[in-house]
Amino acid sequence: MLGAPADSFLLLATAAIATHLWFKTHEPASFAPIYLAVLGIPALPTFILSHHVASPVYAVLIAYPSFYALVLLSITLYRLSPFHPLARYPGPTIAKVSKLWTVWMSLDGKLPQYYKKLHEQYGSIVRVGPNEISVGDKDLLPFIIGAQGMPKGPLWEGRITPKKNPGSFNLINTRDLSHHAQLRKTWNRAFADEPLSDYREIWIRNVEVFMGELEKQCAAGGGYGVLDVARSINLFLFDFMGDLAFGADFDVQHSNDKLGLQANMEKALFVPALTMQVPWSAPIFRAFPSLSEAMRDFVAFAAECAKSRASSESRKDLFYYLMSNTEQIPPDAVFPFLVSNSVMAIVAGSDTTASVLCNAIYYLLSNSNDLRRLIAEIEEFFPGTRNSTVTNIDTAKLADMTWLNAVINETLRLQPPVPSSIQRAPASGSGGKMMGPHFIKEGTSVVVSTYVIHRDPRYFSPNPDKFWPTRWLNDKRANNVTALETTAFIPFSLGQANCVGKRLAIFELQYVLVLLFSRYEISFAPEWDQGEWEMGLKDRLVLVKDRLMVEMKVRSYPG
Ligand code: HEM
Repeated sequence: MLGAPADSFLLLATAAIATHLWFKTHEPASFAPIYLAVLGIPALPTFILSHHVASPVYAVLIAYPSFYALVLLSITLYRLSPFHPLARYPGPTIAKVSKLWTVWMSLDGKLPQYYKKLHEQYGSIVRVGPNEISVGDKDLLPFIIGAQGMPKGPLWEGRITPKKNPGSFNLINTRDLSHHAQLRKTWNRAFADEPLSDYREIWIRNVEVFMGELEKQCAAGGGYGVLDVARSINLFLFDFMGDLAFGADFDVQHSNDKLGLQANMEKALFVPALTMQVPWSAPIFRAFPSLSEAMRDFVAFAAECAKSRASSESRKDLFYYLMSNTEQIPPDAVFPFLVSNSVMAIVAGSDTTASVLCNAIYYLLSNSNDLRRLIAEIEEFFPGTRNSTVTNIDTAKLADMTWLNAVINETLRLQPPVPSSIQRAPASGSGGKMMGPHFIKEGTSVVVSTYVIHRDPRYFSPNPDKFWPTRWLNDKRANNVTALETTAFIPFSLGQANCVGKRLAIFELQYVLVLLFSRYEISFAPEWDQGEWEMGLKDRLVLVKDRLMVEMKVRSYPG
């Protein structure tokens, strides 16, 4: 007879620990070794056990579940042990054991709020996953996202749902620092002064459609329009980014998104927003094509637009500038590269700016004094927009509008559209990286939540949770501002991978706020519950928004 039953259990336990250590060291990226390990390793102990139980089936039923339970126990004990590289950082026990907890906490789209609570309870550095810490200390930012920062973290592996092809890399999902720096040069050229001024024509065309749509809605209501302005803004910026990216006429404004393009984008990002927390799960989801259907449809549609753009006459859009700078890309990867980057630009550039605009409108309508002050400033700077249909305003003045810019900063501070997913990790093969006095071992990662940092009373006081644009004005002492740490204000991130569209985004925000509030009297729709808005904001890679119901009336000026 082969060994005693106790021997097979001892063998099972040893195999479980060895399996855990092997996975920990090698982190297999393909499924073959995983299948082999989870099915093959318990075979020997099962064989031995089969000599001590009534039938081999019983042996399988006992040994395999015991093996899996022992692997899980081994992982759990290690993650909670003092030998784990992140052992010294506090955090909830369940988060230290499994990242699935974060997936659970992300389901309702309120991860930033959860991280904030954790930081209030545990301090500046919190362990939010078995191998991840969240950092809320502004002095550590330079070592994470600043000039001495780290490459993008593993969450980017989990965001890529459709199977990768040679050209499907884009600026935002490129983790390797030197590869990213090369691509970034192309993008920096596409957002330099000359291209930005070339994009203006595209901008004005889309602003005109947006204003026309609003006018139509007001006219239909006899001068008053009651509408979901969040939807109008989402559609407008989606149209604009499609036009900017590759001259696509998405036409979602006129057609009220008949093809569901904008809606598909939100849908498409739901799964990646969860899988990015557990990158190993992305290949599993890829095995169910229906889960990435929305993204595939959108990419296919974008590829068609890109094809017709490539064969049309040249116009100076983002496609043009990206296409003019593809020297380092292998020729057969150029087209997929252009599609991937253009799609990414639409996702990165439309929802972010739309979210800030909607939040700014919401906060202004909730704070009538702040709104009155903005209208007065617009009247001072743009008297020509009175009673007019001007859409082409003098943008040189925008930077000098102190209150407008304070409103924008305050909105970006309170509701940053990328609130919880700036993640970095030491480069592969580096062994680790110093983050100030902390050593971050390779295999662990660091997340920076802009939502947490922007509401930290050490950096923004008084009333860090309150909309108070006054904090951004120059005269801090007269305004009783006790803390305003601009180095903790990072809505566009920092360093080499900061937002390349920052200047365009700020321009869009300034422009639309000036136009909207000079042209319209806007208030919350009477029947609508304002409390819905903040509750309805969900962090799902894009900031998903509910309705923002307003009443709009064309403004009439005396005289
Ligand atoms: C208010 C609006 C916007 C905000 C708050 C915002 C915020 C951000 C943030 C925080 C990042 C860095 C993510 C990270 O470090 O992991 C980022 C990256 C990026 N953003 Fe924006 N963004 C905005 C608008 C735009 C626009 C209009 C575009 C135009 C295409 C754009 C394109 C990009 C791109 C391409 C990246 C990747 C940069 C890189 O990896 O080098 N964004 N954005």
